[in-house]
Amino acid sequence: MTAQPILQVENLGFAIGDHQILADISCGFETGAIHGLIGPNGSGKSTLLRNLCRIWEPQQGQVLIEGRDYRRLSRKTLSQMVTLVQQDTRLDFSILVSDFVAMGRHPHLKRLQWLRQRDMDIIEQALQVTGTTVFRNRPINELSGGEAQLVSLARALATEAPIILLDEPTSALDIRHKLEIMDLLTGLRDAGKTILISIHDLDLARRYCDTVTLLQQGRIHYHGLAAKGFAKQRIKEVFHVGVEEIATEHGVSLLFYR
Ligand SMILES: Nc1ncnc2c1ncn2[C@@H]1O[C@H](COP(=O)(O)OP(=O)(O)OP(=O)(O)O)[C@@H](O)[C@H]1O
Repeated sequence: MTAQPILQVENLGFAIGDHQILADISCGFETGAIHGLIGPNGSGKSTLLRNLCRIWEPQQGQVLIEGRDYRRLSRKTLSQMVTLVQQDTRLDFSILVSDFVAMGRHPHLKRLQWLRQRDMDIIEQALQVTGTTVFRNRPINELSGGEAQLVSLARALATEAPIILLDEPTSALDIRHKLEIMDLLTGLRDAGKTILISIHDLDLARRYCDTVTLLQQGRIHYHGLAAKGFAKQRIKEVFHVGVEEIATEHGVSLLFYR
């Protein structure tokens, strides 16, 4: 990990109407790591991710990408730098999977420019690594929730953005696909990508994330190394459940109880 975070959040505050959803968010995300974003329902994880890619803009504070305020970057440049895999992958319109994944190349094309051979190779690669090549000629609306999640990840990979934000990308996946996605993210991390993933499965997060940011009612409760973030007392304070750690041959697993 490098000293200068590729993604830095300074005193971020965000409200919708008079509902203050995020307040005093300050944290940095270093390159080449998987950063977990954890917190109870409604704690602000999706809202923060949306603020980090400028779908929504904070009213207070700023977001710096490679040290530059992201408001100073063009939308095109920002889309080349940051991509978001949204939680809800359903679309209001029908589009073929291959065309949907190809949308990931738009930030790299000029207006009305056709896909080049290099773009098509990248799309092919994104379909392959996510195991979604078999769906390429199907309308995305006809896929299951889990299949659509994988296709959304393929679109994100096609952007080649160095920062990948994922909003609960494993929520609709069966356990085998969950592990495959987390292994895929590990490979991307090892290749130098910065990954910020909101995730409810604390056990999976404990196993795969390098750092963790714990949100509670729109504020940061903890931001730092994952091992400390999953301390029993901390989980109890944030989620109001007890937790035990058990050592397995694959590392530490968490066991929850009320
Ligand atoms: N479009 C919106 N309009 C008004 N309030 C919203 C909107 N989106 C989110 N909120 C509110 O912001 C708060 C945080 O929501 P958010 O979806 O960011 O939480 P989350 O941590 O991602 O939750 P979950 O784990 O359930 O997905 C909630 O109180 C929610 O009701």
